[in-house]
Amino acid sequence: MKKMTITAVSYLNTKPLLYGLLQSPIANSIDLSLDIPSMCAQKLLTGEADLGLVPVAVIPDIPNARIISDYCIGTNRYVKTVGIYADQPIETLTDLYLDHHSRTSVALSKVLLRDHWKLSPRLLPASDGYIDKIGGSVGGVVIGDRTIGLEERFAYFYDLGNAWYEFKQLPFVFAAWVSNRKIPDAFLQPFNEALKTGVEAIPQLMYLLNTPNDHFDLEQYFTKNINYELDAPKKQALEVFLGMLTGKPVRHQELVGL
Ligand SMILES: C=C(O[C@@H]1C=C(C(=O)O)C=C[C@H]1O)C(=O)O
Repeated sequence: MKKMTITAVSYLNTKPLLYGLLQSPIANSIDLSLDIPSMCAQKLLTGEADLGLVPVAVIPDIPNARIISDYCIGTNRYVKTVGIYADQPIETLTDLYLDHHSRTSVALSKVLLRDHWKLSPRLLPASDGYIDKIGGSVGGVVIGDRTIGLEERFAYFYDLGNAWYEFKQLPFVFAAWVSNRKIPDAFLQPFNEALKTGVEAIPQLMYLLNTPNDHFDLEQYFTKNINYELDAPKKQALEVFLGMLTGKPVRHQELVGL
């Protein structure tokens, strides 16, 4: 049987999901690659991957995209690893770099700037090394593992999970498992089961993974900051967010193809 080609986010927060997948009965039926989120989206769009953990902001751009799992990369409020970093308060920023790894957080930043903070700094495209250009009146959106330790480097950090919560009183979904083709139920069922097993194995994972630095509490990150269940409040958040991006109502039922 042809293997299922899967692209998943290469960051720390995906490890519990990967741990479950790699130990599951379907592990040998998977051809896995780890990529930065913007590349995960690209691989699904071009057909290089059959399914992927992709930034939710790209779902409206991928024809026939469907969410195929009850697990995601989400947060109930403080995500910790997605934010705006700056030397000065956000109100005083003239320019803001937008992380090229990201699709969702870039879109979320634009929504929050326009409708929550009501600010309009100049938005700059980022490339490798851009974090070193943050300073003075120039801020930057940064996501993923590159954020670890940045709180000590910059005076201001605006957690985008928390900013969205203050704006909408909802949790948030950054990435979801998406496919744009028919995946057999015989694969999907054990796939979902594997993700569940991985999330339940977080206490054991603590024995296998290094804590990135002394100030980073990995277990708290996996259990309090990141929230993996695509539950009803997160589905509602997804409807609201994608509705704001597309300018028309989005129903979760349509996203899962029911
Ligand atoms: C929570 C995070 O969310 C990530 C943010 C993404 C985006 O902004 O497009 C995509 C995938 C997620 O893994 C993180 O980067 O730490």
